[in-house]
Amino acid sequence: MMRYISTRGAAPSLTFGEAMMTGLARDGGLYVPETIPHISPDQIAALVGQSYEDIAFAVMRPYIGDLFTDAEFKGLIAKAYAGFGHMARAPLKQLAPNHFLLELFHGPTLAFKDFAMQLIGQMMQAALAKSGERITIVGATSGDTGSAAIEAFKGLANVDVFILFPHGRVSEVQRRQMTTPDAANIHALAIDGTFDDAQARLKDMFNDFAFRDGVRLAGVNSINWARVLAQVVYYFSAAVSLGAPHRKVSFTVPTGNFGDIFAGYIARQMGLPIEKLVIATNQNDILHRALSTGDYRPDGVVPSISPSMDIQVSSNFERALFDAYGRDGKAIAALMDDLKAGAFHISQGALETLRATFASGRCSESETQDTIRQTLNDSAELLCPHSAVGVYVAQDHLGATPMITLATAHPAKFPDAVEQASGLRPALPPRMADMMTKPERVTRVPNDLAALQALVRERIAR
Ligand SMILES: Cc1ncc(COP(=O)(O)O)c(C=O)c1O
Ligand SMILES: N[C@@H](CCOP(=O)(O)O)C(=O)O
Repeated sequence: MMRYISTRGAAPSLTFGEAMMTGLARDGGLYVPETIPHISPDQIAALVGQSYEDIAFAVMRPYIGDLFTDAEFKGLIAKAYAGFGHMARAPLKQLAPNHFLLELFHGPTLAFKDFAMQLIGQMMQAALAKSGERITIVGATSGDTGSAAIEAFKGLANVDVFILFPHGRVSEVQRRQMTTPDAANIHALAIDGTFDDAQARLKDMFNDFAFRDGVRLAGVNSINWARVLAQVVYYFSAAVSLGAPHRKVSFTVPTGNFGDIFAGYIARQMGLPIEKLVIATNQNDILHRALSTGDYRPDGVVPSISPSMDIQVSSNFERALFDAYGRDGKAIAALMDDLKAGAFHISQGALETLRATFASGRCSESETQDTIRQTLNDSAELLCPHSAVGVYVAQDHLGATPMITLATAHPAKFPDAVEQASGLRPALPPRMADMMTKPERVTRVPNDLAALQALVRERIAR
């Protein structure tokens, strides 16, 4: 049965169910599968014409061990995607002769996060129903993970959800998605700091074992392997609809915390014929700089019009480094120690390994705006700023292989930026219209571990 090991090599290996409920490994690392299951070309060919749900079952089944029976798992997948506003779940649109857009924003909160979060919500509820446990979820968000988590877990009796978002650095729609739900188990916390601060405090909470065990802490960020796994599926659904396994495809992925593109890497490792995975960054371009120079050096987050990607400490890059360093946990632990002191340098061998799979590019603020305008003119497609970063960077990597750019959020989540670029103000779906006038519930919190822990303890004791 599949086991999960830590990228830092010093935590116990776990089953899928344990890894899903555990979050961060106890050595500070991230869980990854001990081996990556292979899907043969014949098995990929058999996915052609299947529903998104059937592809999801085929792709994820080898990873989940005996946590659920096949019938249970199929049922959870069906429930997870039933609320999506598009029959195809992740439809493909053609932008240019060899350039396609994978629309990942038809879920309940209008961003790609729903693909994983809706499924994790179902899986965690089913696992908790079996174990009878109660958990505390703490999440860090630059805007989209938080709303997706709140949507997936609101109102549940055995789960408290605390979401840390950077005060003043998310769009109004994103903020209201997190602050207007009135379920008592939801706690929106606006932290004085950046997303990187929020994610660092979250990892601090996991690394404080007394706190972690005391509140039964669980994570729904891409720290959690189950998040990454659910995102592998749409790489398969998109590639088979463009001719895989007989034709290769490439993907460009707007990137911040490296979770989404790492899911593409897993699809490639499983055998999906992916030529290149292109990392598209906004002006917070640490991943583009790291791949270009080998130097991974956070230099402070600069707010942008694609705020969900305003990240400089990209959590899942650790998972890619783990493979690039031949799965040497000690080497990764040493790099992460260097990072605490300011920066790390990627060895030449590891850099070459990464460059064999990944390419990268950067998109400035004005290039993002121009791309929104230009894509509307050329293809009648209104992009969100994150998707525009992807489309801009993809244009430098177009060739004979079909390119699929991930459209990660609906433009209506960022109406001001989109209107400024295009002159069009995208409307929220009618089901969300009242959100902009509902009262907000939010607590302003300092960037301070002890204060955050005290708040969590006090709220769950109520
Ligand atoms: C809309 C949007 N696009 C892109 C990203 C970047 O994805 P990742 O952090 O998985 O690299 C995010 C945040 O995760 C996002 O919310
Ligand atoms: N962009 C994300 C940042 C958190 O990423 P995650 O994939 O680790 O949850 C967000 O919208 O919150």
